[in-house]
Amino acid sequence: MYLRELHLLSERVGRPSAYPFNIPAIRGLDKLSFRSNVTFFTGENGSGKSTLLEAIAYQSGFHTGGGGRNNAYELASSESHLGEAIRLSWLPKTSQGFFLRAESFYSFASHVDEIAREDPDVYRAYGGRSLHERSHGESFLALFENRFNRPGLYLLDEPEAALSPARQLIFLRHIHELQRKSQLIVATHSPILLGYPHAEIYHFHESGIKPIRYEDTETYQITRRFLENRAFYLNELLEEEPEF
Ligand SMILES: Nc1ncnc2c1ncn2[C@@H]1O[C@H](COP(=O)(O)OP(=O)(O)OP(=O)(O)O)[C@@H](O)[C@H]1O
Repeated sequence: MYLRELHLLSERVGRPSAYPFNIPAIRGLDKLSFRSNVTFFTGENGSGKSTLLEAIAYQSGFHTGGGGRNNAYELASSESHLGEAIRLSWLPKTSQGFFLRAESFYSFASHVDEIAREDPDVYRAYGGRSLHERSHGESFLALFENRFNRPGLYLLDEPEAALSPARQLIFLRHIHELQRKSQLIVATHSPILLGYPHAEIYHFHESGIKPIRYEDTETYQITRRFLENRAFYLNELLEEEPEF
């Protein structure tokens, strides 16, 4: 493990009515402890998971558009107001790792192509050819298999977005290997990824950011209920008059 704790510095908090301090889960944040090599952030859309992950990336010295410390490419490295307002406690400190944002993966792949024009050897780290020449899921796994092997801190924002359920299971195996020498913090909606057994799950909620058991997450409960009784669910959802 590397990152042990995150503190919100109250003296650096900006306007409470403006982003990002107006997000309920962030407003209720004092400190967050990392006790496991794998930590998941889960919670409703818009609950603040990406915002906090980006703030951690910013404070860790990673490119906030995605990538590692040395990926100073053209995608706007957004300023992070929350990043300026948190302090990270490390033991030991690492500057190695990667920040993976699903929405900036395309730009990252183009960046790799650009460097490879000068030095084709660069492709070796990504499975031997351009990430653009593979499907979204294939290129994502190529990145993971070839580049995510050094000890460090890996911040992943919805990595399941590109992956079929079968590939998510393969991805679990990669997480398991990587966590032996690294730390991962993963924002996810995937009931498969959340099921990784050695992880701590934090739930982002109106009342703050709290640990939660896998079986108590909405992701698990809704998926389970839907699969167990699809007809009932669909009937409720599609047949009943909407309440306005
Ligand atoms: N740059 C921004 N400026 C203003 N508001 C923003 C900005 N980025 C995000 N928000 C808002 O902040 C809230 C939290 O967004 P965030 O992306 O952190 O949520 P999330 O939990 O990662 O959601 P999802 O599960 O949909 O990815 C949302 O209400 C969003 O609309």
